[in-house]
Order: sequence, then C-alpha cells, then structure tokens
Amino acid sequence: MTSLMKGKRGLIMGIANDHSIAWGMARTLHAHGAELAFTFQGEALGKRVKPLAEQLGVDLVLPCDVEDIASVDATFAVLREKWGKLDFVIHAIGFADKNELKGRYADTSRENFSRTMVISCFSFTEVAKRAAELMTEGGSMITLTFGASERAMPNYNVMGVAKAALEASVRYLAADFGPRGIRINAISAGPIRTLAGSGIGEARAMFGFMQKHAPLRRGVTLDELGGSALYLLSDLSGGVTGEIHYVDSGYNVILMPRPDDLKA
Ligand SMILES: NC(=O)c1ccc[n+]([C@@H]2O[C@H](COP(=O)([O-])OP(=O)(O)OC[C@H]3O[C@@H](n4cnc5c(N)ncnc54)[C@H](O)[C@@H]3O)[C@@H](O)[C@H]2O)c1
Ligand SMILES: Cc1c(CN(C)C(=O)CCc2cnc3c(c2)CCC(=O)N3)oc2ccccc12
Repeated sequence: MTSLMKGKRGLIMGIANDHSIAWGMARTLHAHGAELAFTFQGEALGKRVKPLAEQLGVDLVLPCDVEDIASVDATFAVLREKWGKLDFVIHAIGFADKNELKGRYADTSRENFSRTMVISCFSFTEVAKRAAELMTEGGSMITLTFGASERAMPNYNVMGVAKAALEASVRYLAADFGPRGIRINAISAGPIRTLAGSGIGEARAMFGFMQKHAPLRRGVTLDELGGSALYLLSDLSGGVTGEIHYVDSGYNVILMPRPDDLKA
C-alpha cells in the first residue's frame, strides 16, 4: 500500500459494524497510513465499533449522536485537544423513520421530514463548519449520497429529498471553504447490503435489479468505495471540490436496461 495518507489525521462518522460503508473506507485509509478517529451512535453500536477500532489501532473512539449538537461539539473539542489539527472527515450518516421508507412520498409526516433532513443533510453542514476550524492547513471532507436524490425510486421517499438537499449543500460548502483550501465532495454509492441498506422490504429486489442491469453487471464493494474515498481525501484529487462522484457500477448513466436482458 502507499503512504498517500501518511501524516494525515481524519474523523470517520457512521461506522455501525463491519458491513458499514464508513468501515470499508476506514480500512483503506488506514492501509495508506492515515491516523483515524471514529464516532459511534449510542452504546449499543459502541460495543460493535470499539473492537473494529482496536483492529486498526484507533484509540480515539467517541460517542456522537448528530441529533444532539452538544455531542458534536464535544467530539470536536476532544479532537482540538488531542490533535489540534484535522485533515479529513467522512460523514456516512443517514436516517429516516423506516415506516416512511415505503408507500408514497406524499404521505411523509412533517415531523419525520424535519428529523430526516437534520440527520441526513444538515448534520453534514454542522460537522463541516466545526471541522473546518481545525483544518488549518487545508483539508478534504466527503459525505455519502444515493442516486435516488435525482430520480424517484420506490420507497426511498424522504431520504431522496434529503440526499438532494445534501448534494446541494456539498456545492455551497465547497464554495464557502474553497478559499481556505478545504474541499467538500460526495460519493454517490450504488446499493450495498449494510445495516441501513438492508431490512427495507423491496430494497432487496431493487439491489438485485440495479446490480443485474448496471453497466458493470454487479454491485460495488466496500473496498471500491474505500478506494474512491482515498482518492477524494488525498492530494490526488487536489483540484476537485463540490463534486458528486458516482461509485455505482455505472448505473446512473443508463436510462433503461436492454429489453432482452429483462428476459434473462
Ligand atoms: N447502503 C447503501 O445502499 C447506500 C447507498 C448510498 C448511500 N448510502 C449512505 O451511506 C451512509 C452510510 O450508510 P451505510 O449504508 O454504511 O449503513 P450503516 O447503517 O452501516 O451506516 C449508517 C450510519 O448512520 C449512523 N446514524 C444514523 N443516525 C445517526 C445519528 N442521529 N447520529 C449519528 N449517527 C447516526 C448509524 O449509527 C450508522 O453508523 C448513509 O448516509 C447512507 O444513506 C448507503
Ligand atoms: C437502496 C436503499 C437503501 C439504502 N440506502 C441507499 C440508504 O441511504 C439507507 C437509508 C436509510 C435511512 N434510514 C433508515 C434505513 C435506511 C433503514 C433503517 C431505518 O430505520 N432507517 O435504503 C432504501 C430504502 C428504500 C428503498 C431502497 C433503499
């Protein structure tokens, strides 16, 4: 592996278990020499995340629920005290009430809409603002989005609207922080069987469909998402900011599958 990330310190938010997209990214960044800090949501997940942190020799493992801004502030206070400087952030956090991830988007409740937007979109703005204060020598931040931000997908519903807002916020944050050499991008990942990615009724059938008809005819892997994160968080992407980078086996570039494939 390279020493592409040697001397770089980064915060990774959103590891739940060893299927998490953020975990795939953590593994890759560690392999290329990065020094990492993790946050976890709640003690139950903490029990899963701490052994993973040990696996990579990560000893900064902090509780952070983005609905509680005090825990976000506490996280950055620890990073300021322990590290003083931060080079990158991964925000891999998204949530909506699963009872509204089925049926009509039109039936979304005002309460779940607001809560989904705060957790899945605005929390990245709040994290980026605090992280930028520690990025005294520039830096790079990424968040995770999904193609259903641009095209309606059954059941994804309010999460699609939140991801559309998240992608717009990536462009505004890029404009805000660009003058300070801080880059902000998003990775739009193809469907992957994680805790948040599974357990949704028809999602399993959708995963199968997208993977069967994507140009690469397969799903993406945690290591592929890790590789794209390494590119966006390292100096290799020094000229890239405000971008949505698709890592989805190419699915976003097709309008419909080949009809004869449909019979297959
Ligand atoms: N799995 C997919 O198909 C897929 C595809 C594209 C994008 N994404 C996005 O990738 C990101 C990571 O999801 P994943 O698929 O790795 O699933 P995951 O369940 O492993 O990760 C989701 C994480 O969000 C965290 N989270 C939720 N609410 C939170 C809160 N209030 N405070 C702090 N953390 C909170 C959870 O603790 C969990 O660690 C999410 O933004 C998701 O929308 C997932
Ligand atoms: C793909 C796909 C995903 C994976 N993906 C891209 C995601 O972004 C995960 C979104 C998500 C947000 N909140 C929750 C859950 C998933 C399930 C558990 C829960 O309680 N809340 O989610 C879907 C929801 C409906 C349809 C397809 C999908």
